[in-house]
Amino acid sequence: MPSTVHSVRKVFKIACIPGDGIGVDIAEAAVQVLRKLSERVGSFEFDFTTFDWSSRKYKELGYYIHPDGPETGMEELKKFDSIYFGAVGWPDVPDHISLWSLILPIRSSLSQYVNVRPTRILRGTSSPLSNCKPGDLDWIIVRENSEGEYAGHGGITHAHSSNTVATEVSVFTRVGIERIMRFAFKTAQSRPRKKLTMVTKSNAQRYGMVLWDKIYDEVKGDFADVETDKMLVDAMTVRMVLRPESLDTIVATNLHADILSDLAAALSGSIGIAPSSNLDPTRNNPSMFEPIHGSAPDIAGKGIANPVGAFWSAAEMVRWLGMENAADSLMTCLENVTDSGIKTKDLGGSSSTKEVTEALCTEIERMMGQ
Ligand SMILES: NC(=O)c1ccc[n+]([C@@H]2O[C@H](COP(=O)([O-])OP(=O)(O)OC[C@H]3O[C@@H](n4cnc5c(N)ncnc54)[C@H](O)[C@@H]3O)[C@@H](O)[C@H]2O)c1
Ligand SMILES: O=C(O)[C@H](O)[C@@H](O)C(=O)O
Ligand SMILES: [K+]
Ligand SMILES: [Mn+2]
Repeated sequence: MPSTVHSVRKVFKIACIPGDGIGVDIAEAAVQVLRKLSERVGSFEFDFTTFDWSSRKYKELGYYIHPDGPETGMEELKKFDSIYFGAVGWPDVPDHISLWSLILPIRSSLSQYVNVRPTRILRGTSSPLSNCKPGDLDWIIVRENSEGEYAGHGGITHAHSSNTVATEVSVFTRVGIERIMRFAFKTAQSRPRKKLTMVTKSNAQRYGMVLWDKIYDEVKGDFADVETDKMLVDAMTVRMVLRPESLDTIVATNLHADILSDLAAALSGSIGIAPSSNLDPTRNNPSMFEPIHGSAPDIAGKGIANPVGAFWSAAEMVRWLGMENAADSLMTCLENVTDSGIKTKDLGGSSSTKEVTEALCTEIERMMGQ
């Protein structure tokens, strides 16, 4: 009897939240590239569902996610394998409202307590540091993604008097610190240099930051093969600029790593290249992938946003979903494009978002011909 072989293509359900400003352009570009990648690899495909959770919608309807509050939308997101995010924030909505109505509820409700932010100098690009060669800067910043100044504790009283009081309470817990510390040690261990730098501000901040130091000392014992050191965050900015080659994996609090990762991206050429993975390492909830940059109102609508960070984030999503080889191929194609000089203005080129996207799709077809 003749037998028929059916090749089964695995289907991944992806929630796409473009958001605001250039978030819309780069999310569209990432979807185009992910479709092309899956078409050429052949063993998997993506089923995208787009959610218009944006500042435009908030202005129109009074909510970003759901009229009953963001929690209601989380049940919907839990049905997906992953979330791809653009950016949130627009000048006509106060930034603390947009962030706390969209991106932060997703990160916290879906237990995405790790934010991985790699950066390096891609082929065909250069660092603004004159003596920094490609390879001298190759870092992974592990950002704690649930606590610190982002815990949502604080308040304001006497708002309409000259005695207004506002607090922004940093919250640090043993559980929160230990889980991010272990994740960071494992990340460092998986890289060739096996090197971890832990960043705090435990000279001026006596409780939460000192607890970070204590737990770092405890966890270190379980990772004897990882070389470690620690830095105060102010001195860390100096080291990043003057001795980039001395760093590899970095772990820091939510706020410190937010700031350091923008610096890291700029030192690697542009904020437009850097990706981020908001991970729930338990895999009980979908993880979320987005470039580290925001909605860039100053360049939105001009067609010049750098989509490289969005493509790199897409590659990290593909990797998290288990397709390591496809993720590596996507990164190779991406660097072939930057190496050929097809780059946006922020990287010293003159190509548009669309031109970089088309070039990457063409390169995927060329490299991964079937
Ligand atoms: N996770 C997020 O969605 C996220 C992250 C950061 C900022 N934001 C929000 O974005 C808005 C703007 O914030 P901001 O101006 O501080 O930061 P931003 O990252 O949007 O922009 C900072 C600067 O970098 C440039 N830039 C950013 N991304 C670029 C890209 N892909 N290509 C070329 N240039 C790029 C911008 O033009 C701008 O000059 C605010 O509402 C802020 O709250 C959101
Ligand atoms: O987390 C934040 O502070 C903002 O969303 C943004 O600056 C980011 O880095 O994602
Ligand atoms: K973003
Ligand atoms: Mn940031």
